[in-house]
Amino acid sequence: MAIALSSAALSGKGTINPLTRVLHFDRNCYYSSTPKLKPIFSLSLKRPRFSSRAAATMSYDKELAAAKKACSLAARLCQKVQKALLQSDVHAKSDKSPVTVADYGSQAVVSFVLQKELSSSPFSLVAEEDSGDLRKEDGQETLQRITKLVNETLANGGTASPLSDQDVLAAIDSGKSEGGSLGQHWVLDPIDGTKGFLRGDQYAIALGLLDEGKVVLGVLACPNLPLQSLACHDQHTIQGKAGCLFFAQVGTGTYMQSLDGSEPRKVNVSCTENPEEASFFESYEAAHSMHDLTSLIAKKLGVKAPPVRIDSQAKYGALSRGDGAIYMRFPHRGYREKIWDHAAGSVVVTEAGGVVTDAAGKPLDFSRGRYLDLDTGIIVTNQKLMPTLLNAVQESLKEKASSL
Ligand SMILES: Nc1ncnc2c1ncn2[C@@H]1O[C@H](COP(=O)(O)O)[C@@H](OP(=O)(O)O)[C@H]1O
Ligand SMILES: [Mg+2]
Ligand SMILES: [Mg+2]
Ligand SMILES: [Mg+2]
Repeated sequence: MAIALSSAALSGKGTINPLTRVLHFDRNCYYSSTPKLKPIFSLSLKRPRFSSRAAATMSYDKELAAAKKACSLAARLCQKVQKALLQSDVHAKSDKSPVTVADYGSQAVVSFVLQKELSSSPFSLVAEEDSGDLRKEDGQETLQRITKLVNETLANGGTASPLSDQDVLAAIDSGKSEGGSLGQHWVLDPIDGTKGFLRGDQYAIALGLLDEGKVVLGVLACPNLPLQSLACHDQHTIQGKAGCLFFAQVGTGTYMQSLDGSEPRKVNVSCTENPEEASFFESYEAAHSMHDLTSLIAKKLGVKAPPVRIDSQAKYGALSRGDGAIYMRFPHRGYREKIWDHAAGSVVVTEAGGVVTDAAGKPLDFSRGRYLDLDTGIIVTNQKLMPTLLNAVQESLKEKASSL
């Protein structure tokens, strides 16, 4: 019901920035879309060794079902908060509290649902938020708001076990894991694209699962992403229903369904080989990625279409269904990418036939803790276009360096 209300709000006149309906883009990662034939097992979970694709791909079904449930519920919570935020007279950017409430609330819901649904397994979560500020004296009112929101969301989702403030703090803080290359770790960005969320634009609830350092499943809930393709549509005028849930499990492909529960359909990245026909996604925020550099690369490639700029890992989702063919992300010097900004998106794209690498062409390594250590930037496209893109990226980086 919360989703229905929120969808109505999104299509209602004047309640939301029209940009919401369409987009901007963001986020990358790597991965081979080839199913892993090497044994998949977890020391911590004593997962049995599998030697066939079928066995390997069957093994995360339970985790995937729990992840989809958790992200769908968290999306309802975020939609409720964004609706209230956009309907209020408060200038979005000057009032940070709604976003804080939604970030924490989403993290608590995902953490709680995963632990409840997978209660027989050890639980490790690497997540963006922690409860430090909520434990301070001036955080008490916010904490109470979050607890209320979390309990309403869980009750609407059929999970009737009211949580106390302390339960909510504990659920948030279970996201303190350091991840790593051993065993299984969930990786969560409870709201990716916070700036987009505040603007009424794109954001995503992004949840991945690492097993032995590899992303083996990913779920992206994108409440404001239109179900219709962004390709060939002016992003500011696209009409129709919004709210997409992308999910991928290693070796089984990527699927998309509506957030309110339509039949999933398999999606694939664009198969274009001609860069002139390709369109590319990048961050809406110039502070998150160097737009001058991506423009140079696009020019070198001969890309004719202007960049599609949207917030969050919704970029990975849109790319996985072929809305555009390329995603480039070049943070400014000194920025360290976090694993939760790319884990879910990377597997969603690679399972749809795409490739995600750093600017040196190396796969992203999610096994080294909370950060990704990578060369310069992240690039994403289909397998045929990748060599051409990589060339253009490396030439452009050299030109940029020599002009400094
Ligand atoms: N200076 C910077 N350079 C690159 N990424 C940054 C950044 N500052 C913040 N980010 C990350 O960019 C993410 C949003 O990406 P995008 O630009 O694709 O929407 C943010 O996620 P959160 O919104 O979860 O904090 C944050 O982790
Ligand atoms: Mg993020
Ligand atoms: Mg976030
Ligand atoms: Mg953040």
